[in-house]
This record gives sequence, structure tokens and C-alpha cells, in this order.
Amino acid sequence: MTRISGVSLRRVLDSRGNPTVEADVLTASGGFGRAAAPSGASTGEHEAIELPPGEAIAAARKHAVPRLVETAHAGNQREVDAALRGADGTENFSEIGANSAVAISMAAAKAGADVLGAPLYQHLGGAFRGENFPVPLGNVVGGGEHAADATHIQEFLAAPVGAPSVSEAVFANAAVHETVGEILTERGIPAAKGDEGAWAPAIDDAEAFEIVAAACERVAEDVGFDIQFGLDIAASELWDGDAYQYGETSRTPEEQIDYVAELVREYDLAYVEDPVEENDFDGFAALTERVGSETLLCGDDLFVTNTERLETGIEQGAGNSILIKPNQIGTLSLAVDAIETATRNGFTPVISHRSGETEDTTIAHLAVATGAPFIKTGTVGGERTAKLNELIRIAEDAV
Ligand SMILES: C=C(OP(=O)(O)O)C(=O)O
Ligand SMILES: [Mg+2]
Repeated sequence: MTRISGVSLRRVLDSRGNPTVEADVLTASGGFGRAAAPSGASTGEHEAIELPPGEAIAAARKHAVPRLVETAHAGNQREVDAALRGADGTENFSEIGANSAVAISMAAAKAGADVLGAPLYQHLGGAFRGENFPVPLGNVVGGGEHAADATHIQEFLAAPVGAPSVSEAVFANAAVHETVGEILTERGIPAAKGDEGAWAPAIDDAEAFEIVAAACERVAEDVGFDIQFGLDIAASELWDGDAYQYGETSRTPEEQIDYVAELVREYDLAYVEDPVEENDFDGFAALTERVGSETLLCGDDLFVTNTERLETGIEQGAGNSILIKPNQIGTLSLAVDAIETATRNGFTPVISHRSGETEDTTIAHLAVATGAPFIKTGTVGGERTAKLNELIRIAEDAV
């Protein structure tokens, strides 16, 4: 019933105004799914390969589409994703591009759900999903690779851990974003927004900590539930091969671990992503030993949604959480493998957007489908609110 009858691919705009790959999947019974690939700026060196969209589309038309049409079934995600891997033939989607692969994989899932008449989260997760919703981690101040002349730490993320519902959590993050804007104005600090819609003021990290902590506290008082915050340090972007460079300040690997451990305690951080560079499993393990019982230590560039790298981390006690970005690994099946391996081993999966995004809402459904406790998908901006609003709709639907 869900046999794929057509796959079409095109270039569309992402939120940075760059081209990205969009896929449509049609089934023999009239099912339809459409999805677009996101794109990172602070990419991990071990990620699957994103090809220039024109090349990715041409290669997927040549190698993948003939293997899918009239053969694979949109309702059978493993079959679709195996066909994509077979068509590509490499370990990292360097032939057809992870951007073509992930767009087709997600579009097929939506076409499968369409035929079955089920919401995407239910098609992916089964009848018993829809009970648990992720806490949204909302980027409110940022710099690094996402904004020039702003903080060295890439993301300061509001974490409304006490919110009674996903909707209240989403609105709380928006209120923290607005409050940060007000505090910046009070202090006469001009601020544009970075790639993910977070404020990108030219302030140092210390002032950003102070402002974000104050904004979370103010909003928490207003809404009456606990709002902590977290960070994506994106430490690989600060790492020069010997030390971590925060502008004038340089930190050795040992100093970096001390620094992050102190931040966790001083600010009661709920979440720290990529505290050390992407190949330092030992440093990640040392930090986990120190503060792993107090906060989530999440590997993004460290694990790149790759189950093998995650297994290394699990063996070594490096971190206690993994960021899940489907385009880092190329298919929904591989992303779900990483989520399931994480969950079985006590690692918390955090489903994530990329800095370059589209209106696509697949990750909202993936988070609900897998019962992931957190989702990182921004706070404001249409490509971010697309996912947040979808979570609100799913929650209403699932009742
Ligand atoms: C979302 C992130 O940024 P990018 O998409 O640029 O990798 C991140 O580093 O977690
Ligand atoms: Mg990151």
C-alpha cells in the first residue's frame, strides 16, 4: 500500500538564505510526504557528508531514486533507509550526500504516515507514544560560529525543566528571550540576532552568564516554575590543537575541565553540550566523573549521531547524553538506532535542529515518537517556531 511511486528533489532556501535539498515522496496509493534537509555551521568533523545541493540532487536522482521507485515502501522506514545506504555505498553518504539522504528519508516517513492516516510521531513511535513531551532547550544568547563578534560560548539555552506542559515551556523560553532583550536594552547594549534567532550582543561570556541567569530568574518568578539554563560550548570551535582560545583568554585542556565544572556548580547548569573538543573522549570522561551526576553532559560534535562513536563514549564514560541531528548521520533509521542505544545505556537523547533550518517539523515528531526528554530547536524565528508550534499541536492532538 505504501509502495513508492515517485521521488522528486529540488533546491529550496534554508533560513540563512542558502540552498538546501527538499524531497517529495509519492506512493502508489496517493500518499505524499515532503521534507527538507537542514545544514550546520559548526559541523563536527565526523559528520556524514553534506554535498552542494545541486550535486547531491543529481547524485540522488542517479543512484537512489531508481532503487526506491516501485521497489521500496514508504511505510517501511528501515527498507527505505537501507535502499538509501545501498544506493550511496559509502560509510558517510559522500556519494549522494547526507542532505539528499535525510530529505528523502524524512519525506518517506511522512508519506508512510499519510497513507496510514496517522500523525508522523505515531507512525514512527507506535500507538503508545504521545504521552511524554520533550523539554525545549531554547537558545537565547549566542555567538561562536553562529554570530560574529558575540560570545565565545556558542549557545546559552533556557531550560524550563519545571514546566507543567510543553506549551508552557515553549512560552517560557520565548519570555526568557524577550527578557534578555529588555536587559540588553536597559544596559544600552545593541544586539542583532544570530543564525538561530538568539541575541548576539558584543558582550563577554561572563556578562552573558549574568544576563541569562537574571532573565531565567525573572521569568521563573512570573510563571511559577523552575527555569534553569544550559550551554553549548561547541569547544571544537575554540580548540587550536593545544588549548581553548576564548579571545584573550587561553585554557589548557585541564583548565577547560575545571572551568566547565565550576560553571556547572556556580550556575546550576541543567545542560552542557560539547564542553571539550570533538576527539577528546578522555576529557569528556574526566568531566563526567566530576559533574556527570549534577548535569547533562551532551556530545554533539563528539558523537555526531553515530552509534559507533556513542558506543565508545558509553564504554569510556564520556558524557551522559547525546545530541541527535538526523542529517549528521543521513537517515531516520540511523538516528533512531543512536537514540535507542543511548536510552538502553542511560544516556539522555536530545533531539536537535541545525543552525541552518527550514520549516520542516520532522524533529518535533521524532522527539515525541522516541520519548526523548529534551529537544533543542531555538526560541524565536519562523524556522524554529515551526517545530515548537508543532509540539504544541501534537500535545493537543495526543490528549
Ligand atoms: C545546532 C548547532 O549548530 P550547527 O547546526 O551549526 O552545528 C549545534 O552546534 O548544536
Ligand atoms: Mg552543538
